[in-house]
Amino acid sequence: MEQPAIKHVAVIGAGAWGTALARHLAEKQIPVCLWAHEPEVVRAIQLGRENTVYLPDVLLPPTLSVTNVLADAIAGADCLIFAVPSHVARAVLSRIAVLLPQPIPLVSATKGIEEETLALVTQVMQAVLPAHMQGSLLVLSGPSFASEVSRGKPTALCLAGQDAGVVKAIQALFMTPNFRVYADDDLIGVQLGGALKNVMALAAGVVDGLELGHNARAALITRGLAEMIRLGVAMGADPRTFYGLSGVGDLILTCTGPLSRNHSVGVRLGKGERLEGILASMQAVAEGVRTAKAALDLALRCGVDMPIVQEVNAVLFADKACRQAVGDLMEREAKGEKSPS
Ligand SMILES: NC(=O)c1ccc[n+]([C@@H]2O[C@H](COP(=O)([O-])OP(=O)(O)OC[C@H]3O[C@@H](n4cnc5c(N)ncnc54)[C@H](O)[C@@H]3O)[C@@H](O)[C@H]2O)c1
Ligand SMILES: O=P(O)(O)OC[C@H](O)CO
Repeated sequence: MEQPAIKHVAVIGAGAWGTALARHLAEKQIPVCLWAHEPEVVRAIQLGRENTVYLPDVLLPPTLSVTNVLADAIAGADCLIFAVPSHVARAVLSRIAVLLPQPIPLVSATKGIEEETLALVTQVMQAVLPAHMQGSLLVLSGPSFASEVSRGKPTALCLAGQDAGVVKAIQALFMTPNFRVYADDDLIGVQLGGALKNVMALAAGVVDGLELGHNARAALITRGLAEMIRLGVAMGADPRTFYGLSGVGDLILTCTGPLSRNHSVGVRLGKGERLEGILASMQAVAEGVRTAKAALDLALRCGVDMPIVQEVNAVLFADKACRQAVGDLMEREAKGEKSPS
């Protein structure tokens, strides 16, 4: 289906990522209204053109307006970018559902799995907004630190959706010489990649916090990818998706980049801090903590072996010592590299 050009965008969620995406579109002279949950974020942007809470030191252009009234953010929008953390996705979508007069493209930029239902964000969207056809639901994912995107550093992402015309229109909406978007149609694979890489980033952080070296980190990333593909295939994803930007691309970035919140939580765990203390010290969200539980439940549901995910859960929620978790992974019975467990 051919989709008319997008003229006005609502970005829902003014954390680091929502703000960076809103800024990116506003710099392209596309009118954008950003919805922020916190009134202090609205005030900071209105007074100083800066989201001092979640994306400091980035100037926001006048084409970007901000509000904490959802109805005002959505009014007149012909596309909605959804960038709130997964644990509040359903609540925010339920408020949006009563405000949207007709279906428009909904692009999820959230990376996570709903803990209670194990649903991916587009599945939550379908449940909460049943009038929205599958073709109007899209996912933008891949290696993208908000702080780099908001400084115009070159970034490549993938955009998944099941209506090629809608995907093409949203791809064109985002593309700039420094922001390259590849089209895809694997909603499940792209979302699983973006969610599960956060769990692997926690594990990679633990490896770095324990100073176990580059070999260990490379092994973790590679075996983490094998787990992601196993679960993805069991859930109907195309295994090739995991070799793309939303899989390997984001795994490399998040497992090696010091800018990753998930990786830095893992480093602090590896150095002996307790999870509660780490989370209490952060305003930003490390999605991998909640996703670790959801991923383990999905693995059990699908009958898939995910030993790294299992050990991350033991460290996060059962007080298992990081060194013991690494030892238990290393001492599993001998296996073939392509074996299904
Ligand atoms: N930060 C990045 O570089 C980046 C890049 C790609 C994807 N993401 C994903 O984007 C999503 C949002 O992350 P972020 O980094 O923008 O957030 P953040 O950690 O910078 O900020 C937290 C966000 O949660 C919101 N929030 C907290 N409680 C809320 C509530 N009750 N209702 C509504 N909103 C509430 C805050 O307003 C804020 O927008 C996550 O799924 C993340 O994995 C982040
Ligand atoms: O800082 P993190 O760990 O939430 O990662 C941010 C993005 O998902 C990287 O692509």
